[in-house]
Amino acid sequence: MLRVTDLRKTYATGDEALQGVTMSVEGSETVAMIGPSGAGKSTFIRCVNRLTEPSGGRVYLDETELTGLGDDALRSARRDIGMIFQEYNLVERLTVMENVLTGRLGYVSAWQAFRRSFPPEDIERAYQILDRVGLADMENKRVDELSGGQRQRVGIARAVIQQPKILLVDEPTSSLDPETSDTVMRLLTDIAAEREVPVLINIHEVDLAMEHADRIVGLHDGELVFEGPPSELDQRGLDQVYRGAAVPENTDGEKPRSRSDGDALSNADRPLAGET
Ligand SMILES: Nc1ncnc2c1ncn2[C@@H]1O[C@H](COP(=O)(O)OP(=O)(O)OP(=O)(O)O)[C@@H](O)[C@H]1O
Repeated sequence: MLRVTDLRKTYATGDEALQGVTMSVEGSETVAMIGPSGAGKSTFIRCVNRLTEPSGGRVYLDETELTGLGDDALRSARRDIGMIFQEYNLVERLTVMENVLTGRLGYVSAWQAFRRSFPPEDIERAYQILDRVGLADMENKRVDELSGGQRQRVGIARAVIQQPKILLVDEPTSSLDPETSDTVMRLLTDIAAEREVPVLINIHEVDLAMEHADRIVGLHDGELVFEGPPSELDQRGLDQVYRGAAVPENTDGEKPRSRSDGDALSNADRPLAGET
């Protein structure tokens, strides 16, 4: 279980990217974090694993307070956090198998890591996961020969082989076409559910969030302004998230639009119709 209390981040520039966010992700739920550009979504994920140092607040992964850890303990705790990135963050000149096995680097000795020598059970597990993500028989391909969707499958496999306690996913579909995005999201949430790993996903596309997440949290200007199941994210909730608007109760009820409606919700950062 991930538990975050009063998380704050003020950058050296004075930007208050997070202004006291409290939330949790537990069980095997998938939580989608939505919000306009600059709302603080990436900062939140980076503060959780402390790639960015929070200015205040606490982050717990199960019983461990990540915000209280020194360097060595943090390195070890990060083995429990699987990261999946927008730009895949793969090693281009290495093979699919080699990239997946980098997910096990935190578990082998420095010498084994240097020699990229992994125990047979890791290799066996890598084959099984590659099969599960639809990349069976592609283990010897270099990742620079793969499509975007295939690369993201490698990214998923690399995170899953860590046997993490949580998956943190930052804009997994931004570089993918709509159909591949949908497939990748389904794969990600299915695998996480099978393995009973909770997932926190930053995502721009509201329609994908609504289709695949169990719960949605909305950030606006570094504050959590919406939290609820997809069925509760109506136009009023979208206005709160994307415009920071306090909308009167009686204006809700309009159904959020989907990709197929033309003015796609994946462009929800843009002002909504009628807004100047
Ligand atoms: N390294 C940094 N130094 C200074 N300010 C930063 C830094 N990274 C982000 N910010 C600022 O913090 C705020 C939140 O940015 P962040 O990237 O977390 O938002 P986001 O919701 O992930 O946006 P996007 O969807 O465009 O990725 C923005 O005002 C941004 O300009």
